Amino acid sequence: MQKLDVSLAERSYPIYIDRGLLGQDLIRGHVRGNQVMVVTNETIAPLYLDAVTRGLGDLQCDTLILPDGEQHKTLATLERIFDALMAHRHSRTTTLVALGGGVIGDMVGFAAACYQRGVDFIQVPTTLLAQVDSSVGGKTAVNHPRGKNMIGAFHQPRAVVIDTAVLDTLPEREFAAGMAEVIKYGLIRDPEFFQWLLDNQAALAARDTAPVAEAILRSCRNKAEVVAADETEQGNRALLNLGHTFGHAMETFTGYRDWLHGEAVSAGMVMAARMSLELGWLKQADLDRVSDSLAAWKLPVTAPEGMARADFSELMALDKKVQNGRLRLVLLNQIGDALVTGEYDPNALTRTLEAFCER
Ligand SMILES: NC(=O)c1ccc[n+]([C@@H]2O[C@H](COP(=O)([O-])OP(=O)(O)OC[C@H]3O[C@@H](n4cnc5c(N)ncnc54)[C@H](O)[C@@H]3O)[C@@H](O)[C@H]2O)c1
Ligand SMILES: O=C(O)C(=O)C[C@@H](O)[C@H](O)[C@H](O)COP(=O)(O)O
Ligand SMILES: [Zn+2]
Repeated sequence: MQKLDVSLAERSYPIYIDRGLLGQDLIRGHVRGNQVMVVTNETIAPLYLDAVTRGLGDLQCDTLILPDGEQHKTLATLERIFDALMAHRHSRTTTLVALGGGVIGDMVGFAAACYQRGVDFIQVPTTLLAQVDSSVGGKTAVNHPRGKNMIGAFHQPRAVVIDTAVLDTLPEREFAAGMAEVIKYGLIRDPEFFQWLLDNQAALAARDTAPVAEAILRSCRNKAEVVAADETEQGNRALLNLGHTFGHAMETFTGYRDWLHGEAVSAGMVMAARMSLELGWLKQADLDRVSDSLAAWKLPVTAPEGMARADFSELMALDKKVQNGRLRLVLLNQIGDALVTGEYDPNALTRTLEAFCER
C-alpha cells in the first residue's frame, strides 16, 4: 500500500492507495464517533456499498443513495443529505463517508462542512478523476444554474481511501475524463510526469495495474504539495484551475449534462494553451503537444458546437478567479510551467475565442 500525507497548517491527513482497500478496516480507523452515514449514488451502491458498510458494523451506520449525475450536484440534493442526517439523529460527532466520484465527493464534503457547522468526512473516491483530484484538497461545492461550484466551502477530509480495484468497473469515457486532470499536473508543474504519461499511454489505456497506480500516486503527490502550500487558494493553488475558466463556461453552457467535467477541462486546457501562444508565451510545437496528448485519449480539444464567443465572455466573467472585475486566467509559459495572469493583452483572448467559435 502507498501512503501520502496532505500536510496542512493545522493538521495532516493520509491518502491511502492500493487495490482491495474497501475490504480492509481503513475507513473504520478514521471514524472518531459512533455514527456514520455513507452517501453514494444509484450506480455505485449496487457495486460497492456493501463492501464499505461491512467494515462499519459496530457503529450506527446509515446509508443514503442519491441520483447519479452532475445535474444533481445542487442545493436541492444537498438538502436530502441534511434531511437524512436529521431523520437518523446524527450528532456533531458523526462522520460522513463519500463513496463515489467527484459529484458525490463535492456534495458530501459540503454537507459535512455545513451540518452542525462542521462534521468529519472521509473520501472514498471511485472514479479516476476523483482519485487523482477531487478527493484531495478540501474544495467542496454544489453548482448554481448560472455557474459551476458557485456555492461551497473549504473543508478537508479526515482521510482519503483510494481502492484502485474499483476502476475495473469504470466506463472508458469516464477513465479518459480523469486522464485530463492527470495530464493537467504535467502541464502546470511536472514536465517529467507529462513525458511519462506520453510514454505510458498504451499501458494506461489498457489499465495495467502498476502504471495506473503510479499515475494516481504522482497526481496525488502533485496535488498534495500544491494544497499544502496554499490551502485556500490565496496564490498558486489557482494553477490547479488550468483549463477550468474555459471549461466551467462550457459545462454551464451545456447545462451540466452533455460534457463531463474532465472533457470540458480538456478542451479548456487547449484553449488556455492557444491563448498562451497568442500572447507569445507558448511555442506552436508545445500547443500541438498539449492538444495531441489529450486527443490521444479521445478527449475534446475544441469548444462545444453552437457555443458562441459571447457565451464564453458572459460565463467566464462569473469565474471565481475574477478580481475587481478583472478576469484572471491560468496560462502556460511552457509545458510544466504555468502562471496566473496579471495584466495581459485582451486581444489575445478575443483571438483565442475566434479560433474556437464560429460566431
Ligand atoms: N473538489 C475538487 O477539487 C474537484 C476536482 C475535480 C473535479 N471536481 C468535481 O468532480 C465532479 C466530476 O467528478 P467525476 O468525473 O468523478 O464524475 P461523477 O462523480 O459524476 O462520476 C462519473 C460517473 O461514473 C460513475 N461511477 C463512479 N465510480 C464508478 C465505478 N467505480 N464504476 C462504475 N461507474 C462509476 C458515476 O456514477 C457517474 O455516473 C465535477 O462536479 C467536478 O466539478 C472537484
Ligand atoms: O483543487 C483545486 O484547487 C482545483 O482547482 C481542482 C479542479 O480540478 C477542480 O475542478 C475544482 O473543483 C475547481 O475549483 P473551482 O474553485 O474553480 O470551482
Ligand atoms: Zn477539475
